[in-house]
Amino acid sequence: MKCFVTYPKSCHFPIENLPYGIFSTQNDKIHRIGVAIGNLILDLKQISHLFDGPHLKNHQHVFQEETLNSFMALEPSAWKEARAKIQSLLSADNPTLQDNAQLRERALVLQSDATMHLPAKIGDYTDFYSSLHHATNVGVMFRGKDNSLMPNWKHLPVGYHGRASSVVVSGTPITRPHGQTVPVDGAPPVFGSCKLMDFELEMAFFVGGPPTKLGEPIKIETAQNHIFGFVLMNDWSARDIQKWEYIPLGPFTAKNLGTTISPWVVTTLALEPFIVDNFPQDPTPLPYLVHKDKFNFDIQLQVDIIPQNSAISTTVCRSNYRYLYWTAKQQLVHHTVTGCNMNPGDLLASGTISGEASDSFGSLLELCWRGTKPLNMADGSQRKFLQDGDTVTMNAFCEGDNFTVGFGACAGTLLPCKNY
Ligand SMILES: O=C(O)/C=C/C(=O)CC(=O)CC(=O)O
Ligand SMILES: [Ca+2]
Ligand SMILES: [Mg+2]
Repeated sequence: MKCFVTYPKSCHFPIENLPYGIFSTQNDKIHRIGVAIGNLILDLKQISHLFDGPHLKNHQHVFQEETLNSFMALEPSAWKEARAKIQSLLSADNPTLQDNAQLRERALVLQSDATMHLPAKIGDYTDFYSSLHHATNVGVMFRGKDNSLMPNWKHLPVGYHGRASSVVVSGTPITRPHGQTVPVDGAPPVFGSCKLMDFELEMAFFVGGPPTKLGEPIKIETAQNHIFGFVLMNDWSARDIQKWEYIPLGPFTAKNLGTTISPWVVTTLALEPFIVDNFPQDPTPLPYLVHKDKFNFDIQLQVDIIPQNSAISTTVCRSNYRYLYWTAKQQLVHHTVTGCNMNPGDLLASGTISGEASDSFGSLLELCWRGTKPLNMADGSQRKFLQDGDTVTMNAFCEGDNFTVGFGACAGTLLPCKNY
């Protein structure tokens, strides 16, 4: 597939990727839908009239909106048609856009001139807990070796309902929170700034397709029709607050101080070349969760930290999406098994993605084993948890034979506590 926009082989946004995002520019502050190609953005609002295929010709308005929700709400046949049309318009043998200087001028924007926004209005956000290695590590640290993995864990994808209002786009600063903690085991709680701020390396998917009805579960056979695409996510976590508050109902204020996602939604269609075997499941889950087809992806993940006033970044974690025990389809099916309805734009996160190796752990809690094994940073400093001014940047990419499919960064800087 040859594109008329040129880019190096290492580019994360080749014609095989085509992720969707919402952007604005200095000259045009209105939010609009774009597709990343090379170092450019194709503005779909400028070319909405060109979506003339059977599944889109009556829905061209979805490309003129300020979020992706309406486009996500269409059927997968429409997503497929849109991808084919954009691929065709960008290909080197199609003159429509390439040879129309005026249209090209209007429709292609430099990524460096754009501000990215949240891709969708997120109605509801859920966070799972689907990495066996992460759940085991956290369990050992919080509850001891004998109670590390709860008896339900291998029978259903454990999760909690998060807080959609606090999901922000990459680049948004995060403020160290205040809360209740128990610095001395058994002593009464104190109020103050969080001392144990952490990141969590996650991916999340946006729900697509028409809204489902309350009382009508999504079945495993059709679950894929509701999975529009994926982003990277940092589920910033206040560990000392979490440890005190989470019993018995799970994470609450420790997880709603800001959750960062990457701006580009990489579609499930673009991830197809990177499908790998599902994680082996023993025992076999109940039939409503079983699917034989592969729905796991080889997505390389990396976390870097840059301290304040330092130019030196340290890679603290290398992991992979494929380490997840539960698939996105199983997560979605279990979420709706009791009849919970889903809306396009809902966000379902994987949970922290840790592998088996100690440098693949997806949080500082695990990497520094609760502060007992500090990390040496490239600038000479050490970390047990995050320090004020630290910038945490997550990256993700899939490596094909001749191209790379990247996600764009998920980054945020931790600001000091404000006066309460
Ligand atoms: O109570 C525990 O074992 C830990 C819970 C979490 O940290 C919740 C969470 O965010 C899950 C995850 O990211 O995997
Ligand atoms: Ca999490
Ligand atoms: Mg909500």
